[in-house]
Amino acid sequence: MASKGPEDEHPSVTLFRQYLRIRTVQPKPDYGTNPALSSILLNSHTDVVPVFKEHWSHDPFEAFKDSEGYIYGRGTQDMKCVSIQYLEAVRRLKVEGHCFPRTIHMTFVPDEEVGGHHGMELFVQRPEFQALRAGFALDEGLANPTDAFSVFYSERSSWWVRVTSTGRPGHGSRFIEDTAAEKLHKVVSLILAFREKERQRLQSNPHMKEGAVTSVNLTKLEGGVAYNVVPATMSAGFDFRVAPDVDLKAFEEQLHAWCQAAGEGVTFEFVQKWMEPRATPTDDSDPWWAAFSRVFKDMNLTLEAEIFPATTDSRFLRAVGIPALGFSPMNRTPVLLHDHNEQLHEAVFLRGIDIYTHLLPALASVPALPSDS
Ligand SMILES: CSCC[C@H](NC=O)C(=O)O
Ligand SMILES: [Zn+2]
Ligand SMILES: [Zn+2]
Repeated sequence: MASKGPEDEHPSVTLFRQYLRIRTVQPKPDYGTNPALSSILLNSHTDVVPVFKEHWSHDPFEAFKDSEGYIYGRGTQDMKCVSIQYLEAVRRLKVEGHCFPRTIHMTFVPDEEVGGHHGMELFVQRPEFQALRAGFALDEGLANPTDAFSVFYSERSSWWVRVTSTGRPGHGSRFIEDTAAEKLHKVVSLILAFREKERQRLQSNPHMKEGAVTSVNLTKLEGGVAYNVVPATMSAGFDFRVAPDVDLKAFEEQLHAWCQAAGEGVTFEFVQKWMEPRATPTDDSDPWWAAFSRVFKDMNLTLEAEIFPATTDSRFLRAVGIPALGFSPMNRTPVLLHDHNEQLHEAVFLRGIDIYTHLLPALASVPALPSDS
């Protein structure tokens, strides 16, 4: 009987036939790589952030595709697109019978959206991770609304800070001196003035990207027991994202100074504190960057190298000495991660697979480096 066309073939048969095409013929089977060289790690996280379903035009977990090809869903940008693009690019390269000097590993990790403390932070310390012998990693980036693609070589450090103010309590009808609220207000004003200064610094320089300045937002206010009771304690929570060129020790001193300026009994504690900012080289003398950026030149695509404004699992990889670039191949796409109606056009998604199909051979063929021995 004649073979059926691929469209009505059972997917298991298609998979079997793809496997048959890989030339694993002894004595030189094509599953061989050069295991002496460090590997390429393709990382993605599997968790996504919560949704406010009532603000979505389609069910965020239905993966609805509209008539123009826009796919709606939580994770379309952050970062289920990348997980599937890695798999599809590797599948395509395998079907075409390619093999490269360096091994390619893919990791699909949990917990990134809540800090990676039970995910990548632990994993990089495990013998199973060390056994991967990763020499270079790709992880998530952000969409870019223009024609260009963004790539991230560093990140800002997350500092989540709780400022607690203590003062004199009493009846809500009185002019009480030295209240917790007055002093908290002072700290909040000082920190928001700093925020405004950084905002202006970013706004006044059209060449500057968000990740290059320090941001802060007041994200929590806690305290109070009753409308007519002046509370003895009040607190404010801040989400700082500290730019990688900031002296972290000096910045911590600044936090002390702000609290001190507000008066007696004002202290702070860290809820989240990253102290190891790193940058992956982006000069053409670096072999990983040279291989990565060459692909974009060859494909005639524009690349914009930036500092990631938030945090990703890349920071744990960089901190253990693995150069990592954050890259999610989405140009002409608004940045919608964590937003309502997160979406990605299917053409952009498919183009991303093409890009990885060029990137992976380039990265997995970087010749032996001093760090490989
Ligand atoms: C510092 S842990 C928080 C991690 C989180 N990552 C993605 O959004 C972020 O807020 O950047
Ligand atoms: Zn993410
Ligand atoms: Zn996220």
